Amino acid sequence: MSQLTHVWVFSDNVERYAELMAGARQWGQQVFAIVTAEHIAHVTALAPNGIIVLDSSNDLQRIENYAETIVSLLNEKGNGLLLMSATRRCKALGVRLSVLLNAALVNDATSVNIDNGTVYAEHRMYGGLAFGKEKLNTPMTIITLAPGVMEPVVANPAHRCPVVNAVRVAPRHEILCLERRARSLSSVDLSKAKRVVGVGRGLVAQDDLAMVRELAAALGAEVGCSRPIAEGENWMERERYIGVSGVLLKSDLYLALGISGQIQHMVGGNGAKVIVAINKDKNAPIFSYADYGLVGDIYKVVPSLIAHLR
Ligand SMILES: Cc1cc2nc3c(=O)[nH]c(=O)nc-3n(C[C@H](O)[C@H](O)[C@H](O)COP(=O)(O)OP(=O)(O)OC[C@H]3O[C@@H](n4cnc5c(N)ncnc54)[C@H](O)[C@@H]3O)c2cc1C
Repeated sequence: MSQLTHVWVFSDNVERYAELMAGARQWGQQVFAIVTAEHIAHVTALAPNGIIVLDSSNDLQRIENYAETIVSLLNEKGNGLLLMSATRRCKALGVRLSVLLNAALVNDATSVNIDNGTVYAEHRMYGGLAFGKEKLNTPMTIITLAPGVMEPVVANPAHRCPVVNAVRVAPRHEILCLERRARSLSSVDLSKAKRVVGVGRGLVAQDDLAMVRELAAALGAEVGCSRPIAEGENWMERERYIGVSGVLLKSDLYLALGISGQIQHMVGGNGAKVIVAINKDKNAPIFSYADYGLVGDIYKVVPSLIAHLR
């Protein structure tokens, strides 16, 4: 049997439901989406067999608090797979659910396979140096799916399906959000960008990002970076770093500027159809991944490229 009878999907990020639904339809005969009320319309169009609505009337509610409610929902149907997006909050929820349901859990799955009713999942290990394949040996299984693994399903606004409200079960240990502050940073989803210009520690100063942004604008590309630029220097938002612990690209073009090409970065960059690297060190590992490589100083090459593209 290459499909399970029941697959449930849940995400705190509504944008991820389309990818989850693609996987759920492949791996399950009946797909039920668990959603908060504000996501009903969006998720209905992705054509699940049914929608189960969580009580989201309290703004201070964190999704971890839905664990007991979700457990009572899943226990009604018995065995199956709960597929969630690999966001920080879904992973935190997944841990609670795994304990409460005695369910095997794999985080950041890069592929899922059902063989004779048993669920197998692959995920990256050792910072992306290896893949681990896990057999999930419990009747109920939980997987958080890495972004970009599945091609999102196309929405069908005409789809209709039963919508029921979940009976709320009070959490044993409640987490309440005491304050929310808007981010001043722009939010970007590099996994959906067609072209990406990435910059690494070859950049000397934050102000020099201006020339990288100018080049990206000329190419119609989004700007990404290596992890140290986002997490060490804090020159760019964390959403913009590419790699095993960041974004996995699926772009047509990835132009990497002053990036050495360590495996942890290239796990994210490798998904691009064409990789172009500019690095002043001819032995930089990135050249072994690049389709086109240019040994040169980004401070000379980038202004020249901008001038040519204008
Ligand atoms: C568990 C774990 C997870 C990690 N996850 C990630 C991840 O998701 N993403 C990620 O990016 N990293 C990740 N890292 C870090 C990763 O191992 C590397 O340290 C990082 O990617 C290096 O970033 P970099 O290439 O910008 O810097 P460096 O390695 O310092 O490379 C800078 C490059 O710039 C070149 N250069 C310098 N000046 C110029 C110039 N003027 N013109 C042209 N080239 C120039 C140099 O030759 C060099 O190749 C992770 C590490 C660990 C241990």
